[in-house]
Amino acid sequence: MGYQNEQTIFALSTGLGRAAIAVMRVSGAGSQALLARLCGRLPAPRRAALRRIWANAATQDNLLDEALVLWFPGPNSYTGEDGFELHLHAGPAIIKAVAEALVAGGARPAEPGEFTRRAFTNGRMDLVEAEGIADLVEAETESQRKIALAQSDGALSTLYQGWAEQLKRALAHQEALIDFPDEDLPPEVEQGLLQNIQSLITAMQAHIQEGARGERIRQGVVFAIAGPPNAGKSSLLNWLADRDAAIVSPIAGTTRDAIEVSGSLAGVKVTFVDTAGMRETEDEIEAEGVKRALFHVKQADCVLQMFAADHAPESVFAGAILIGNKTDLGQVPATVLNEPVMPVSLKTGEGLDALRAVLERRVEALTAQSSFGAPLLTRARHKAGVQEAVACLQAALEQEWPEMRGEELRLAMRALGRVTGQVGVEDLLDAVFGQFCIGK
Ligand SMILES: Nc1nc2c(ncn2[C@@H]2O[C@H](COP(=O)(O)OP(=O)(O)OP(=O)(O)O)[C@@H](O)[C@H]2O)c(=O)[nH]1
Ligand SMILES: [K+]
Ligand SMILES: [Mg+2]
Repeated sequence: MGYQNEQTIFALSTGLGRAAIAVMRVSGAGSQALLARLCGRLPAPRRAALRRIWANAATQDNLLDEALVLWFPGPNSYTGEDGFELHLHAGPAIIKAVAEALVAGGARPAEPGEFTRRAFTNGRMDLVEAEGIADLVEAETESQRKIALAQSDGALSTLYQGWAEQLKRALAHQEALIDFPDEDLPPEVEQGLLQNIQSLITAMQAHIQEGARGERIRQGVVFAIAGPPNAGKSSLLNWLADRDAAIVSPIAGTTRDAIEVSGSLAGVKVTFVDTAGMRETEDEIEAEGVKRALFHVKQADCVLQMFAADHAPESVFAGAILIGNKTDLGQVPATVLNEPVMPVSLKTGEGLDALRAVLERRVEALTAQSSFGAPLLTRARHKAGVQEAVACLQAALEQEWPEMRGEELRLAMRALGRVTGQVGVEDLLDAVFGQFCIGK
């Protein structure tokens, strides 16, 4: 049975701004009475019906709108509680008047993510699925949409629950070893147990390693554009952004603050960071810019290392894509320190299509799904939980005492349980659901 929160909440679930329809969403114990108060007779569950919406239908006082009404009795609703939706005409005055009628009927405005939080509380989804829904609402690119949909649909949760199941079985074996220490349990039992723990560790470590790809898909692949002053870094940023995002000038040291532009490449969200030209400088502000440039080079998933024509760099950043600019002014070397160079001219456009293709391939390589197609972790929170589980399992393998090993297995289960929200997550919930938009 669904648990009904005494506080009935409401929120506009569609965006503000000009639109034809606005969906007002309501959930909580008072939903049925509130819907009756606004429109009189309730429609059949989950069937859209056209109704007049009144401030108070009983007295037919103050007609607010005529709207499609959907009645969702719990527990088979999004939140697990009784709830309803009003598909209103989207005029701001209508929305305001209906909100006032809802408050007069005893409801209150929802907090960000409160509907989904109630769905979690009622066991309609676990924490990982709830995060998937938050990501789905935010998704801007194809790859973000796909990874969020798989996660909200339970693919990642199934993986974590499967591990928790295996740990439970390992724990049962462990307890058998404790309960019957001197009995004739064949030695294979203990060996099998240790092997199971080891293979779980291997699977979890692979998941953590692969996880960088999932985090990149969710947050975007970050390219830092770096190189000496006047290489044409800001010119490149503007071409990638297709607008004048950064100031371009013949004065060396033009760019100081890092300038970020986001877009999509190969269906993946990408962010390009233009940085200050790197050189020794007496200018305090420029020096700060150079410091920031180095920071972004370190943080980036890939560095676009630029230089102008024959000013080839003396060192190459690890994994960087080398770009030799200004081919209109002179020859660009084919390689620098054995690394291939992309020859381009931001002025004439030469080589830019080829450069875009190289960037797309790099994005694909940085986000490609694992060969075995397992769901990817998408958040530092998941990573921390799985890392903790791995640490406990490694400790379990090192324990001589069976009782101590059992305790480590239990701690590993707990760590996974915190990821999916099965155990002790009260302290986490505000952080998780606070990231949602209101009305979800
Ligand atoms: N001839 C020629 N000039 C270019 C080319 N690309 C950029 N420039 C010019 O080079 C100068 C410097 O370009 P920027 O894009 O400001 O260079 P930057 O690397 O951002 O420079 P800083 O911000 O000072 O580090 C500008 O005058 C550009 O117009 C090119 O391919 N050919
Ligand atoms: K410049
Ligand atoms: Mg610049």
